[in-house]
Amino acid sequence: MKAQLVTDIQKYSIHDGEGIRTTIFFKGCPLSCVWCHNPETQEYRQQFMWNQEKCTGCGECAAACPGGAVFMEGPRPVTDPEKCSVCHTCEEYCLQNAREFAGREYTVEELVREALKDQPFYEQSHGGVTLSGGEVLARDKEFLEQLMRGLTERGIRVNVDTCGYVPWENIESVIPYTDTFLYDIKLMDSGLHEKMTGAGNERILDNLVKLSKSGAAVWIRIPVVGGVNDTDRNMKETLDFLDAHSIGQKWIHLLPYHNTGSGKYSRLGQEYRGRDFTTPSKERMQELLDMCLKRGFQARIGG
Ligand SMILES: C[S@@+](CC[C@H](N)C(=O)[O-])C[C@H]1O[C@@H](n2cnc3c(N)ncnc32)[C@H](O)[C@@H]1O
Ligand code: SF4
Ligand code: SF4
Ligand code: SF4
Repeated sequence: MKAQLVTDIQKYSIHDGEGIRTTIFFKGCPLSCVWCHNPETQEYRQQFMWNQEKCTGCGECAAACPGGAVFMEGPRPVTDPEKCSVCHTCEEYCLQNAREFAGREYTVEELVREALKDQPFYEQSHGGVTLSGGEVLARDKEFLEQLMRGLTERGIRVNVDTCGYVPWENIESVIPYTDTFLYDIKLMDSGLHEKMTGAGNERILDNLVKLSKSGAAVWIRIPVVGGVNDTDRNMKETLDFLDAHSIGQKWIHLLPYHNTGSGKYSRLGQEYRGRDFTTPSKERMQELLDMCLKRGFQARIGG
């Protein structure tokens, strides 16, 4: 079975479900949210990242590249992705660590082995492993089932962090192995959802209703982005929807927008389109939280 690309394995994570967790970030996502703090996870292939601040312009990468994919424009190394065979030679030659490729292939066995290292912490804290990304449910189904079976058979509880924009079968097939789904509702206005994420929200909401009917444990996550979805109207429509379908009675998590991922866009050679977004104030987050609580939901600010 084909190994899958992972950008990061984050240990001691406490924001992706109960207890201490290991969060695995898979590469590839069907959406492209303008505010996404993990842009390096969006494409399904390895992606080159160059850190201008670390680069001294020494030219070692251009000299070492066997395929002639790097040339110098003055002190600036320019990399041609069409010519690059991702051989990693330039990474080794760059003494400043200014060059890297997002995404490394992992087999099921490697991921299970990595996750098992922290099993005592999971047991003490009622934690486990969270599969995130990118969009983990857009990955190879067989790989995912084997990984989740491998973890659950060893007593590790697995959470799935998803945007829900995948075929229903991809969600259905992991229900037996999933402790809790962390399920995003980003925006209720489908037109604005499409503008901000690249797709409308119909499939996401349909899948959420099906998931809830299946009896699976679901925590709702809402990234609250100032200037986009921090309105009373969006919150009311979200709560109306959840109420109408009896979803998310356990938890709603409001995640205040942050721009800590913005530097990664420039390292990927991409423009950060979220410059006008703001982090909602504490008072505004509290108002939105109060709306959830008044409607009888359990809710909190943060993951
Ligand atoms: C990177 S996503 C990966 C999982 C899945 N693709 C999703 O969107 O739910 C993990 C969580 O981070 C949130 N998130 C992404 N960018 C964010 C930002 N700039 N500020 C706050 N939360 C953000 C998402 O809304 C989601 O709840
Ligand atoms: S080897 Fe590293 S520091 Fe030197 S030019 Fe290339 S990227 Fe910059
Ligand atoms: S990864 Fe290999 S082919 Fe690509 S730029 Fe670096 S040295 Fe050249
Ligand atoms: S769905 Fe998640 S990973 Fe994909 S772009 Fe949006 S926030 Fe990022």
